[in-house]
Amino acid sequence: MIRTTRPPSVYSTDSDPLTYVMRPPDSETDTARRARLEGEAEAKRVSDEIDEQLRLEREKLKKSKEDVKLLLLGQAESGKSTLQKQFQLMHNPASIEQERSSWRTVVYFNIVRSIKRILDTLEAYDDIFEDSESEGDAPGTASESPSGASILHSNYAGSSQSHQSRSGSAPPATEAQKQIANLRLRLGPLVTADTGLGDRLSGGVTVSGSGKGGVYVRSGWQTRTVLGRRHGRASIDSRNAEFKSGEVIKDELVQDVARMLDASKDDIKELWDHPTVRRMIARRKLRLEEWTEFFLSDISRIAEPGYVPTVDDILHARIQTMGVAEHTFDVDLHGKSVTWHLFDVGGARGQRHSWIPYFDDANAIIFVAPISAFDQYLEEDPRTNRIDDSLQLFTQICSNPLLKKVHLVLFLNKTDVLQAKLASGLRVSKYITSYGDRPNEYEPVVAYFRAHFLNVHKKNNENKRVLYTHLTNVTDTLATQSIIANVRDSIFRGYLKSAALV
Ligand SMILES: Nc1nc2c(ncn2[C@@H]2O[C@H](COP(=O)(O)OP(=O)(O)OP(=O)(O)O)[C@@H](O)[C@H]2O)c(=O)[nH]1
Ligand SMILES: [Mg+2]
Repeated sequence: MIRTTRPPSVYSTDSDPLTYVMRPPDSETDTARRARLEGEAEAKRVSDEIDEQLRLEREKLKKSKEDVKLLLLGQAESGKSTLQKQFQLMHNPASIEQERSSWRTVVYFNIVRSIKRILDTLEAYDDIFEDSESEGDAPGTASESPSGASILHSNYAGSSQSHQSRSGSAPPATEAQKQIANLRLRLGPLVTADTGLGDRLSGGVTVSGSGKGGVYVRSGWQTRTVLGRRHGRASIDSRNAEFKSGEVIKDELVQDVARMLDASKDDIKELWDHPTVRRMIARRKLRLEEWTEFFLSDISRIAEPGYVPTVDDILHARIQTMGVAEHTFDVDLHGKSVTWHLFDVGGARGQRHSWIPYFDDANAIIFVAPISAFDQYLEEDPRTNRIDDSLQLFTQICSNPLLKKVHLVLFLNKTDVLQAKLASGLRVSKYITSYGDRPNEYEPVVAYFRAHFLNVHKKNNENKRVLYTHLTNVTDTLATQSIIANVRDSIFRGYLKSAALV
């Protein structure tokens, strides 16, 4: 029997048998009763807190199931991170704005490395190059790529920077040689900053088996180059921008490079415009990446004291992604906010193993294939033509059982670079022998490559899924943003169907 004089427990009602069993002794003093009630109240508070935490966890799990998970896949240098920046620019422009100053180190690094590359190549030619020299990248044998499982018939051109062996004694130094030797001397201190800048960006981490000399950064690398950060993070939440604007890099090395760039901008211009360099570029003895041209031809602006990268500079800056970087955005869907997780992966061969854990619950993939790369070979395996590698990688993605239901989008990227290469007279059939005598023009070249990708998809499409294809230049903000809007809507349609919301 329950005595009505006893204060009720905070836990339950009088009729609860457990309460009855656990009732306090009849002889309970006032002090003991107060202590017991306080203890019970505290226990209830802790219990309620746990219940609330469990409820929030359940809600988070339920909500994360409703989130859209989009993977950006493709070989190194295909344009995945650049595409990610376009998503960021579209869905949270403020976060790009806040990262601007941290990109200065990358731009400086790109410039210093490009100058080093030019000077090293010139040196390999004793700083002299006559127009009569034969084209150096002519393939050795007109056979298939020696890498084995080739999809295209491609030629092996070997190292793009093949050293030209000179027979006999060196000719007397020409005026041009003297000019270049002087530039080399004056640009020496700037060039030596290459390693230091690379270390700043990578945090001293070097990656083996993923190409030679590449500088890789993990997600959140910007924190290393911006003052005022106490710790790094594994992912960047673009909804809550990470970086305080105005937190200018105070790194001494970066400041030194800024001063050296300002002092040597005329030398850099002279080197970039030098007839020997121009001739070597035209004759493809000196092959430079897209960003070299972009930054060196605008060196006066970038070398200005107080330079802060523009959005266009950020889109052209090059730094290799290590592992998988997650970026989060909130996107509005019929008035409801849906969280998008964008996974930007490292594309070099040594990085690809890190993609697999993300395949399980991915909703969509944008596969980025640079179709301008028909004359290029993998940095990590100079025997493999880059278009061939893209096709092989695309085959693996299309045929992967974990990805059977994933919404698949293909970006045939770097169309602007392809156009420029064809306009300069570069022949596709020289590198892709199966191209035969088709016209060396933009439309037929694109149609040829597109047909190969579509064929790979068709051969690996048991589920009859649609492949959405776009021709892109992801450094072109206006065009890319309209494509992103299109892709986003088609992903949403699939998402709504699978979530049974319509
Ligand atoms: N001109 C031009 N440049 C591009 C295009 N797409 C990417 N780039 C440039 O190519 C370089 C490499 O692009 P990233 O986005 O870093 O390549 P990625 O696929 O992320 O490479 P990894 O991180 O190594 O896997 C950058 O300098 C970009 O600015 C394009 O369509 N046109
Ligand atoms: Mg990247």
